[in-house]
Amino acid sequence: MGRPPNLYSFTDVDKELAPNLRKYVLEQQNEALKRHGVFRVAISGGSLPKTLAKALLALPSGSEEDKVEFDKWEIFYADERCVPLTHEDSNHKLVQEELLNKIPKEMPQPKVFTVDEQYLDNAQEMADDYEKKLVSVFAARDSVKLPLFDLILLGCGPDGHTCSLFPDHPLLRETDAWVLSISDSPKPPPKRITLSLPVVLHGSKIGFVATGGGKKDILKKIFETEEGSELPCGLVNKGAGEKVSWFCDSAATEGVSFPKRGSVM
Ligand SMILES: O=C(O)[C@H](O)[C@@H](O)[C@H](O)[C@H](O)COP(=O)(O)O
Repeated sequence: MGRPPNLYSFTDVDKELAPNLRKYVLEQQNEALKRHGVFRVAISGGSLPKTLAKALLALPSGSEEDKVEFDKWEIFYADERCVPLTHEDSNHKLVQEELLNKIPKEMPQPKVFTVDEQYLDNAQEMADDYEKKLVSVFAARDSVKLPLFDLILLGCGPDGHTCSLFPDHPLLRETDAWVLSISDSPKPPPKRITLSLPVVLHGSKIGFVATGGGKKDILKKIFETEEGSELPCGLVNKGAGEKVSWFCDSAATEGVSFPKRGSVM
């Protein structure tokens, strides 16, 4: 068995978690740029974009490794809701408002891969179309079975879901498709698309961000019980091991005795 995931716990989100998340993301960025000159990252919705923005929009220290090279970023959505890109439920709108719109206009901008609004009425067609986008970006060069994201950034729901992969849902057993559709999401809105579990597990690195006391019961369950290891977040931990890092605050990890670390430095 490989090494277990990393669980980082910080007392303060702004002063500690965000700078450590920045260091982690930029390490993945710098390695990816060395490997292939582009940084391919998948991002979820929920509270993640706000925390990510705190990390990435902070003033740079001036050191070479601490530069966010947005012009070399290709941003994808780990999951997206089947709503217009301007709808308040859209993950893209959220990422735009929290992060993209705040990147100084004079800086070169990242390339963002959104879902195609022409498929709003058919989640399966939207998923197929998004998968085609991934194929055109990833497979053309690598001719791979699975797309290799340099980093996948995820949240953890109170029921242990991640992306739009929900506990006990048949989508968890999908092994072929890269992008799946769901029409009965227990978290509204019901119609969504999501990366599949094999795509998530294949990521070069997988980072979770989970903060606040509302996460403490589910984190304890995921890290410390058999039942929790079968929840979507637990399956990512089990399947991807040391490639996974959790960025949490102490409110979220209260009561979790799984080995914790205080800093990525
Ligand atoms: O679009 C979505 O619904 C998300 O991608 C979802 O997977 C989210 O990340 C979790 O529900 C955690 O959300 P919070 O961070 O808001 O708890």
